[in-house]
Formats: sequence, C-alpha cells, structure tokens
Amino acid sequence: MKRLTGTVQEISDVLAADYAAYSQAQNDVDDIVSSIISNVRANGDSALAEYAQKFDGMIPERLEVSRETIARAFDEIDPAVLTALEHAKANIESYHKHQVEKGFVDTETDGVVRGQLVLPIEKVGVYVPGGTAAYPSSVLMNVLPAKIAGVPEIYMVTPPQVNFNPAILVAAALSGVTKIYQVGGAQAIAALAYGTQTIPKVDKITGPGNVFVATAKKQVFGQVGIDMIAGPSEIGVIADASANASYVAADLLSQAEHDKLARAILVTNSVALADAVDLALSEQLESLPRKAIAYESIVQNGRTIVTDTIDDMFALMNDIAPEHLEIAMDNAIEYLPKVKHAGSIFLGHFTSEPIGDYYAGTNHVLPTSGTSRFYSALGVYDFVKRSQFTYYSQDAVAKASKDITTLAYSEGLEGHARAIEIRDEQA
Ligand SMILES: NC(=O)c1ccc[n+]([C@@H]2O[C@H](COP(=O)([O-])OP(=O)(O)OC[C@H]3O[C@@H](n4cnc5c(N)ncnc54)[C@H](O)[C@@H]3O)[C@@H](O)[C@H]2O)c1
Ligand SMILES: N[C@H](CO)Cc1c[nH]c[nH+]1
Ligand SMILES: [Zn+2]
Repeated sequence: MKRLTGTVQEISDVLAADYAAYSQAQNDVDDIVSSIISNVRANGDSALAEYAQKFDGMIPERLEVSRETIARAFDEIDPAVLTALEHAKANIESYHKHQVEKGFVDTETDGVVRGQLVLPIEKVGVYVPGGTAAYPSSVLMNVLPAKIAGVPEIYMVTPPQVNFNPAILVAAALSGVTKIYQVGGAQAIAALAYGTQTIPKVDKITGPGNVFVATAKKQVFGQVGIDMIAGPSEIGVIADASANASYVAADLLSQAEHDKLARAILVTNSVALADAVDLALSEQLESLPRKAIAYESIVQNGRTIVTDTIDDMFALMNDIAPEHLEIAMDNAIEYLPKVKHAGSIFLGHFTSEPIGDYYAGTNHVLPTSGTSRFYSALGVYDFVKRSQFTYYSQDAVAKASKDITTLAYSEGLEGHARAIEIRDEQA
C-alpha cells in the first residue's frame, strides 16, 4: 500500500488531496446519475428496461419477483446458509430492539399537555446490492430494523439476475419484505423516489450500494428521505506492534474485495508492522478469488500511515472518519474514548470486521466517505419520525398570552398576536 509518513499536519494534507482527487472523479458519476434519474422520471418502467439491458445485460420478464420464485428459493437454499441466516437474524433483532424509541407526554404545567409521538414511516424502499456479489446479509440489515420500527410497507430493490442466489429471496421472506423488484443501480433509486407504472413511490430509501447507488440517493434526497451515504466500503485499522500482521492484512482485504473503489487504510506507530502487513497483503492477495477487485482497491486507494504516537494515530483516523474502524491493540477497549468519528468500531485482535458484516447483530449499513462525522449506522431510528403535540386549556392560554403576543409584535407579525388575543378576550 502507498505509505504516508510525516507530521500529523503533513499526512492530513495528503489525505485531503487524495479526497479532493476522489471527489473530482465523482463529477462524471454525478452527470451519469442525473441523466438516469431524469429518464426514469419521464419514462418509468421502459427506462428501467433500457438500463437493465445496458448495465445488467438482461431485461427481467417481470419487475416483481413472483411468490413462486420466492417459494422455490426455500427449496434451493443450502440448509447451512438458512441456519446461519436465522442466527444472524436473531442477533440483529436482539441488538436493534435496544434502539426502540418511545414517545412522551409532559403534563407538568397546569392546563398544558405537550408530547411527542414516535411514528413509523409508512413506505420504505430498501436497496440490496447485487452487481458483483450477492448480499443476503444486507437484506437482513435493512429490513429487520424497519420491521422493529413498525414500517408497514417495505419494498426491496436489487439488480436483476438470471438465477437469484436463493439466500437473497429467503432473507427477504424471513425478514418480512412486502415486495421485491429486480432493478438495480441509480435507476432503482429513481424508481423508488418517483414511482413508475410498477414500482411504488416510497417515503424513504435506505441501504448500501456502489458509487452510482450512493450518488443517486444523494440526488433524490428531498424528494424522499434517505438514511445516509453508504457507498463503497471502507476499513481503517489502528494497529501497534502488538497486532498480528496476517490478521490485519486479511481484514484490510475483506473490505478491499467489495469494490475497486473500496478504501483500506492502516495507521500504525510500528514500521515493522507496516512492512509485515505489506508482505502479508501480497501473499494473501495471490489466492483471493476477487483478487482483481481487491488489488485495484489496495493499489489505488490503500494507504499505510506510519506515525509516532498513539494520539497521532487516533487524530489521523478521526480525520478520515472511516466506515469501519478496527483497533488492533492490546486492551483495545481502553482506547474507545479516543475515537471521535467511525461508523462501527471493532475492538481487539480477534474482532475481525466481517463479524459485524454478518453476525454480531450490529448494523453493517454504514456511512462512508467521511460522513461518519455526521451520520450513524442504520438503525430502528431511521425508520421512524416524531410528531409533537400540544394542548392548552382556555386558562392556560390566558396566562401565556402576554408573552406570546409580545414576541409576535416584536417579530412584526400582528396576525399571530391576534390569533391569541381573540381567545384571551373571550376568557
Ligand atoms: N457502506 C455500506 O454500508 C455498504 C454495505 C454493503 C455493501 N457496500 C458496497 O456496495 C457496493 C456493491 O456494489 P455492486 O456494484 O456489487 O452492486 P450494486 O447493486 O451497488 O450496483 C450494481 C448496479 O450498478 C449499476 N452500474 C454499474 N456500472 C454502471 C455504470 N457504468 N453506469 C451506471 N450504472 C452502473 C448497475 O445498474 C448495476 O445494477 C460495493 O461498493 C460495496 O462496497 C456498502
Ligand atoms: N462490509 C460491508 C459494509 O461496508 C457489508 C457486507 C455485506 N456482506 C459482506 N460485507
Ligand atoms: Zn464486507
């Protein structure tokens, strides 16, 4: 991996330049995506067929996956995969149940009731990636929190396949998807945002995807809600001399193999570890089935940062704000307070990132490209919204009217003042 050394400021400047170059390359993607969205808005299902042919090499016979196809998937699925999906489902549910938020009612002031309702979003569209790999785990990660939140209509979209990996369809049925449509990429996001003849317009779109999917979600935000920017995967590893170089290399590759645009970054205070990880990366890459993708990711976007102190390691990693952060150090939990920005944190030499991708129950739909500074992991909270409510008795209005009208007049909004006065006069 390309190695960066120097002061925190010098390394930070190089990372900023890297990021600027990456963003520049995104301009083309922005244009492609906006033209796809316009075409889907104008032409609905026929635009979806055009893009299916162009990007996925096939036009599905029907957009909606039939009940028969889903039922057949239960016959076809490897029983070991079904069992593992069921275990993962139980872990995801038990973790996400902690996120359920209750409303409240406040009656502390005489004649006044104030409160907040927590209401599920009605129609949600979930994106499940399927370009170069199948992601049944992402079905569970999207849908189970939505179910726990009480979302009544959940529409899943995923790129068309000649033969679906049965685990995708089984995961959808196990977790309670309403309908599945075979459409991927930016066109799927546009279809969910605007609706087509077949696909319903939803209120919010969640889920991860490649750069086209992530850009499309950014562009339709406002027309619909979105969860976050969950684009090409990223892993940041903070490791000291206590780390096992082979483990670190394996974890970096676990995310590099997702996408040639994936980013794997090691920050260490040990030159010996950095050298050993580089060696382990070359060895492990040789036999990796997705070597071509992982190699491009590591060569283009991989970085090894060597710095002096533990505080510098955390300062630089906070600057990067990675999707996943591993702390490969003895007593890793003691360093948790040093983390300011990361989507999901993995502590210690044995907590490899794929534990979170598949099994621990924490969510793997996570913010990328530095957006963990302001976005969180997908959760039950993404599938609800809050409505406030207020009740004032006639007496309570009388008591408050002076303050309210004073503020209204101070804003030059006499109509507001009159709406209070008209009630106060009658008290
Ligand atoms: N951040 C997260 O939480 C998270 C979680 C899981 C996966 N991921 C990421 O999801 C992505 C999965 O990517 P994928 O490609 O396998 O599947 P995908 O479903 O995201 O994308 C495939 C679709 O991209 C579109 N596409 C491909 N090339 C195109 C082009 N040149 N122009 C326009 N559209 C094009 C096609 O419509 C295709 O169906 C990876 O980047 C992975 O890292 C992220
Ligand atoms: N690492 C991905 C999130 O960036 C999630 C995933 C699903 N399957 C395997 N990995
Ligand atoms: Zn992964």
